[in-house]
Amino acid sequence: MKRPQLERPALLEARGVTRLYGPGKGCEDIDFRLHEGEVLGIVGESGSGKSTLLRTLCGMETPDAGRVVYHSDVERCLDGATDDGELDLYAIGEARRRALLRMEWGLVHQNPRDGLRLGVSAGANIGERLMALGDRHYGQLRAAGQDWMGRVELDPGRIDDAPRHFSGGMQQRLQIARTLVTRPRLVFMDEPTGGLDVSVQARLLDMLRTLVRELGLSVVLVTHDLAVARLLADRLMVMCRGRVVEAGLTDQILDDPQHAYTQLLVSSVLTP
Ligand SMILES: Nc1ncnc2c1ncn2[C@@H]1O[C@H](COP(=O)(O)OP(=O)(O)OP(=O)(O)O)[C@@H](O)[C@H]1O
Repeated sequence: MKRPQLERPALLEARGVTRLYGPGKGCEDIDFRLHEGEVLGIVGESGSGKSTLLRTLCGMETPDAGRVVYHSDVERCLDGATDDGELDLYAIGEARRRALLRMEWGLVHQNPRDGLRLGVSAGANIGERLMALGDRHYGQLRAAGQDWMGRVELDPGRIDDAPRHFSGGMQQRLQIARTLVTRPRLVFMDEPTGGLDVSVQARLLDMLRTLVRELGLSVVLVTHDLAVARLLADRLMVMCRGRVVEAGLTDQILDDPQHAYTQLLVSSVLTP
């Protein structure tokens, strides 16, 4: 029997998620709900557990305790989901988790080399994700490749070039195109502008913000950069030694931080 919908269902939920490598190393007892169309930023200094949490949320690292629950699209609903599409990420098998990543999710790595095949053409990098969903029409795949190169401000005339000949910023744009071409319902981003020159970062960030708004993306974003969080995230979770010390609306947290650690984090950014 379906439950009455008293509130908008969450797209992704963490319930007591814990993955620890040692005391304070990893993430501990994390709870949150991400709704459709929301960008949740996970911030904190290096080593606070952001990437561990992200890996646990996207099926790459089994938690020691707790559950990650995803509300699957009932249209494309995968085996293992309940009637209303609820999937317990680590109760389904590895094959189904992979299918989820292919069909409903997208992942943007900090290093584009982790998300691209550098030796095959830019067009093939984009088309490949569509082919994995069953698209076989060469003309359509190529048209989608050109369209997406344009959307991420890459020259579509370079569709046959291999990304190994692209700059770091261009590779990151291509990785974003490859991820978004399948219109994922949920996107995980790990420091998407990290490791790039400041001016390249600014342009990329601007483009990402436009895409997030235009496509109404639901995103879990890990960043240590509060300026990135300010521009992209609707809500923030602040992590310190594996735990969430403060959570709330982005502007509230950055303009009026309550926890001493958040105050330090914010002031260290604001103080030149
Ligand atoms: N596979 C692992 N084995 C052992 N310890 C690990 C492993 N992965 C992470 N850690 C440790 O867990 C802690 C949290 O690391 P994590 O990478 O999640 O932090 P982070 O906030 O993402 O930091 P950064 O921004 O530097 O990537 C660190 O102390 C790290 O050394």
